[in-house]
Amino acid sequence: MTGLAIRVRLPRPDFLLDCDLHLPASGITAVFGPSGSGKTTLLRCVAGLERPAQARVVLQGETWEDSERGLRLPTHRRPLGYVFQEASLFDHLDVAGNLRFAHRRAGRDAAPLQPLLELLGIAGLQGRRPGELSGGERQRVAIARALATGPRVLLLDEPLAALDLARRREILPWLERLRDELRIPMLYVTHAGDEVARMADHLVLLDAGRVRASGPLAETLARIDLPAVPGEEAGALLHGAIGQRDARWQLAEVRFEGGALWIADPGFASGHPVRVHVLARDVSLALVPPQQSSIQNVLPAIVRAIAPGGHPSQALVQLACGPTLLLSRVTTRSVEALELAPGRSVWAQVKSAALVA
Ligand SMILES: Nc1ncnc2c1ncn2[C@@H]1O[C@H](COP(=O)(O)OP(=O)(O)OP(=O)(O)O)[C@@H](O)[C@H]1O
Repeated sequence: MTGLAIRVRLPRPDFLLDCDLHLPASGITAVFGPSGSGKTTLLRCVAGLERPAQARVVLQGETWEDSERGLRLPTHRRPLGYVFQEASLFDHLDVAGNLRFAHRRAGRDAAPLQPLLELLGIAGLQGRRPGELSGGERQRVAIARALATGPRVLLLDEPLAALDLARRREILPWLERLRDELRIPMLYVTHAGDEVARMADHLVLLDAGRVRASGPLAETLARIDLPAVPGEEAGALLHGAIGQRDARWQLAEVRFEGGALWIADPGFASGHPVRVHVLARDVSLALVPPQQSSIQNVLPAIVRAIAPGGHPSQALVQLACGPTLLLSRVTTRSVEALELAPGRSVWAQVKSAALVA
């Protein structure tokens, strides 16, 4: 079996953490949910820091824990890296010393340090002590230290939460690089919807210890049977690549499976992968292609499902543009007037689409 399988039942004062997850073998799985929903506890179970009566943790066919068979690897025998909100580096050691410490402890599993220093852009900081680093630099060193042990899973518990916006923006590209270059599962707990939209490949939604959803990011965000991700407006995420440019109007085409959209030119080369966020309220529907409209992006689509949209006057419509899903928020009056129902062909007019950055 590939990937990371986690089955755990662990009572907590207010609820039972009850998860049965099968996560991809690589890429970022964002673990999202309200405060106290069990996100940290779930990561601690993977790390072997909790003792659930019932648990099964299997990484790429290798069993780390199986309560039915009485098998349980202690934390230090689980090849994983753990990064917390606050980087807990040794203050008396410089960056190189901190990394060497982790490296030595890992023994034969250790990852070579030089590529890690380059991967995280910290080669020039090796002689500095943690007190001489910015918050963002400290977190990059903490991540490098976690990776120096040669982990086969990386657990990140709100690694950017203690940083201000500028520092967060500085570190996100490094995390994206790790996601693209390391072929290991990364479990990433966050409260920040923008981090999920930008980096995650897979999304787990936890609520009071239960898994409300677990699936590929775009597919899960476009589900209308779930409440919108807390704090976020309903919208769809498109994975695409830059196509042609219109230099005169400073526009760039984003091609995705099932269609294309024009967005403000972000300056990326053709073929550059991008993610685009399209809010449900920015998508209106028509039965014929609109003529003489200011809206540039009009996509043929098929209605897949319709759900209540929060207020009784509103509905949320899930649309398929080929294999890509979009959401549209319309009035219930429009649902009736346009006879919207699953299978109906429509034209989706996308008023605004924003690059996720
Ligand atoms: N060691 C413990 N013993 C008993 N209960 C605990 C323990 N650790 C956490 N809890 C409780 O378990 C629940 C889940 O906590 P957890 O830290 O996993 O949530 P979380 O989703 O990570 O929250 P946050 O987003 O606020 O960090 C909370 O109600 C918490 O008070």
